[in-house]
Amino acid sequence: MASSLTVEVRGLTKEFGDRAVLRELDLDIAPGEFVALLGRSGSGKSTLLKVLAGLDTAVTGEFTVDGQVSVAFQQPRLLPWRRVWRNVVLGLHPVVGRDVALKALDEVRLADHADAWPRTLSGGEAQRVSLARALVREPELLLLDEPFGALDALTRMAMHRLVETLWQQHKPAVLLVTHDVDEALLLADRVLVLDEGRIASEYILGHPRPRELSDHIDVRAQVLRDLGVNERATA
Ligand SMILES: Nc1ncnc2c1ncn2[C@@H]1O[C@H](COP(=O)(O)OP(=O)(O)OP(=O)(O)O)[C@@H](O)[C@H]1O
Repeated sequence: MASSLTVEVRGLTKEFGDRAVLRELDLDIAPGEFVALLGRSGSGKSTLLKVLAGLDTAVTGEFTVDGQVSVAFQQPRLLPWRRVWRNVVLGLHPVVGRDVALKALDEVRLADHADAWPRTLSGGEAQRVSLARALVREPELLLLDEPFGALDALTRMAMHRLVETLWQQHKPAVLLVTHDVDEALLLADRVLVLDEGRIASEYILGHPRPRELSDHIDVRAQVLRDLGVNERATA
């Protein structure tokens, strides 16, 4: 498959035993595009991310990912016995050193924590280190698996602004898995809903930023319906 897309998936099927979690799924992501993936619990969002990250290869169908891929998970997964800056450049070529780590930490406003141990960081700080570690690889594709799910609401709002800024500076394609419809509507160019193993619906929000949730109130209601949420009942 030769194309100018960063992600091109055709007919992707993933089975666990006799159960197909992804069924003939198709997905395109353009360079620099910010895509959010919503879906009910167990719908296969994390499974799709793992496949795209190359962490699960037992699939059928075709997919290509053009370029370097970085992943950030809900838990920051820092090595506790390495200082923060060493976590940022972990696994990179040995000549990539402290300067590179400091630059990335500066971008997530944590340069002053470079020599700290991971256990001394707050949840939001640890997640910012995880973002720095993802970005230092200069990925063409950034896979984010509920990276803000464990954070409190205020920290999450700060992280949204940070991710938006970093994305505008680096312009990787992003696939963000989230349970938070508002987060998807605030950040993404395109919102996808995964259901029955496929992309069941798609909403194009376009590029204008900064976003106001009130601009997308109709899409919000429709996405909640797609997810089987009765807004009135939960209000
Ligand atoms: N290694 C595995 N072995 C067997 N079944 C699995 C495995 N990993 C995931 N599953 C199943 O695949 C389905 C999809 O899981 P996945 O984690 O991708 O869902 P999700 O949409 O990310 O869910 P959530 O929103 O709750 O995180 C679930 O039913 C899960 O139980």
